[in-house]
Amino acid sequence: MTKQGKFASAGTQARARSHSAARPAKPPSMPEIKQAALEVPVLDASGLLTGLTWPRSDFVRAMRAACEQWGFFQIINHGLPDELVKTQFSAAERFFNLPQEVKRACKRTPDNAMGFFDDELTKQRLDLKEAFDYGRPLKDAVELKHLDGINRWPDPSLAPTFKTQLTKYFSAMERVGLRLTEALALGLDLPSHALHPMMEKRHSAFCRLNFYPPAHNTSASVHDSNGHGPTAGTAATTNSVAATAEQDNNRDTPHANGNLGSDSHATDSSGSRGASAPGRTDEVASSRGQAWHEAGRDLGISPHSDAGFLTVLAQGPTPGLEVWHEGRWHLVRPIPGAFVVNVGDMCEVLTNGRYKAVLHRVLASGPQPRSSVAFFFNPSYESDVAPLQSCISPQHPLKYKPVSWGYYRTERFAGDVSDAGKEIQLDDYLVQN
Ligand SMILES: O=C(O)CCC(=O)C(=O)O
Ligand SMILES: [Fe+2]
Repeated sequence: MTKQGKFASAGTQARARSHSAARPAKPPSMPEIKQAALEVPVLDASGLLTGLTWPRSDFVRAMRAACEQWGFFQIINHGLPDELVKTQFSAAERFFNLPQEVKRACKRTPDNAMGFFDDELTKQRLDLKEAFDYGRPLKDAVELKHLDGINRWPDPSLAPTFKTQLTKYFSAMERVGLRLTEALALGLDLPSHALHPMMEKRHSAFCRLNFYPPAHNTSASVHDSNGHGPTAGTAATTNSVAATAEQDNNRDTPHANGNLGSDSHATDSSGSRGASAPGRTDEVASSRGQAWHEAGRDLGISPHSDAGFLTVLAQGPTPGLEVWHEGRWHLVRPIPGAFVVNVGDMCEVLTNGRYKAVLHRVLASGPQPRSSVAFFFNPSYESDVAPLQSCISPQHPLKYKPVSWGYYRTERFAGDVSDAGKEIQLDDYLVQN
């Protein structure tokens, strides 16, 4: 059996176990088995936060297989209290419902990446979303000068618990990110702490709240009181997103370099940017969403890979996230309480392409708003990320030149805020270039 084959079968076994753990009541029917085979792997991460020692070898193996085959997986039973995630979504909902001028008062700028924004470009195309970025609580003057700038918070008299809640979530996610990194190291046959120098104390993680407005103005009362999104119409939304995904599978096929074919330069950053009058998010964002849709934009985020190391994402109940795998888009099914984890560009470089930073996108064409919270677990800015010796062999020759993470992040952010031509990407670091 090849090495690849061995990992694959270990992953499949662990996956099968985790699926049966998630649905103990009845054996899977044929359609469920077919569905499971087609979807992003779901891994049982029991003990991730509470276990005293690694390895939980079945999880480590399943994670390795998922990183090699999909670059994406979901974790369930990870041990992070559900309440913490729910409170984060409620805080996000309250923030996005603030008047536009309150949000704009903490808007990010080209020299400071932290804060609110509604004008992100992904692959030179305007994303149909609002977002808020924040980083680790700053401890001293040196860190105040970090490359991503400093945190900006909304007026505390208008959002009294926002900073406290978000900081609490961030600390919890640092632990999740580090434990996943330890599992990843073990999966590469390294000691569990091998990646700590670049990922532990001086990591440059940041967290992003995403809000995707509904396509049509039907959002009047779609949020439930815990801020966890729609209380009605989710099934309809699921169907409409799934249908869109199906239609789209024959369209918008990404090129190997990660850009959309004919759409890759479809940038119109003026249309709706900065045009909205102050008001409540559900009204303003919904009408803006409608304008975007009428202009033919139905992507919350264009196809991209994440620049950093690992992303750990909580998605609300409205579907929309899709992953490019084996020639088509696959919807990442929202599972209550699960985190979606994906490999970023720096992890792909570290593993010499063995783990894939795959393209993903967000459809925003349904009648329901969508929310998600992404934790981007990134290396220290001074890291030069280079392929591990153990990932280089005659069968897998050196693929990437070393990447200075600080430089890569700075360039990627510059491309997020203005269209200066093609964004920096991994292909620029291919040894054969
Ligand atoms: O909202 C989502 O589900 C995904 C967001 C995402 O891909 C990103 O923020 O990079
Ligand atoms: Fe992403």
